[in-house]
Amino acid sequence: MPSRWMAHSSFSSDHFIGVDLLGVARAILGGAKIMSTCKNKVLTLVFVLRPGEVLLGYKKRGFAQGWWNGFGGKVEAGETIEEGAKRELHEESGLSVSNELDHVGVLMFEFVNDPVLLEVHVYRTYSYTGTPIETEEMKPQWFKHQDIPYKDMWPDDKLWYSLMLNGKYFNGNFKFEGLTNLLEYEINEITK
Ligand SMILES: Nc1[nH]c(=O)nc2c1ncn2[C@H]1C[C@H](O)[C@@H](COP(=O)(O)OP(=O)(O)OP(=O)(O)O)O1
Repeated sequence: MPSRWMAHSSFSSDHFIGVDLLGVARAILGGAKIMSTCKNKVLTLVFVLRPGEVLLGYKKRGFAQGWWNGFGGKVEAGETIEEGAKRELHEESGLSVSNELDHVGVLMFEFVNDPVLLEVHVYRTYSYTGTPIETEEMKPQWFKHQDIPYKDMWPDDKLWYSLMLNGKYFNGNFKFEGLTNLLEYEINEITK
């Protein structure tokens, strides 16, 4: 059954660090029906797993071009966050998921001098059909956990991937200056 999670967007950049993201994430992971107020840009990030390995995509164009990441993008009007996650996964990797994705985290990204916050919903799954294919946007490749190329990824990834890979639930706040300078952050593991 599709999840009814919708974007939670009540954060303001004035209260970025210290906002009760922990409570929000607990509510979301607990299945609360939180509706968007459309202040944040809501994005998805999906990790497809097989034992000891994770599928990443090399971003060929657009935002964060040249870096490896999970699959995802903007949630479109009229779809739940999970529906958006599955759609982006399929568009970018060719893989399909019919079961529910495991929603493991919510990450908030603030950029200096940019009023828009990115609200990234992180999912993982071991259950998929199809074979990864290269698309216009991403070139997929399986990585053993110890070989994940953190130097060619978002600077925050090395801080929370181990939680995601180990099936923990977490949330995080990150403040960037540009795309490469991570000024401050907090990450919380949460109990479901
Ligand atoms: N700091 C960060 N660390 C990270 O690991 N992933 C991040 C990130 N900031 C954004 N992302 C992810 C979320 C999402 O999966 C992706 C951005 O999506 P896209 O580049 O696809 O965005 P677009 O605005 O181009 O969306 P679409 O046009 O819908 O594909 O990057």
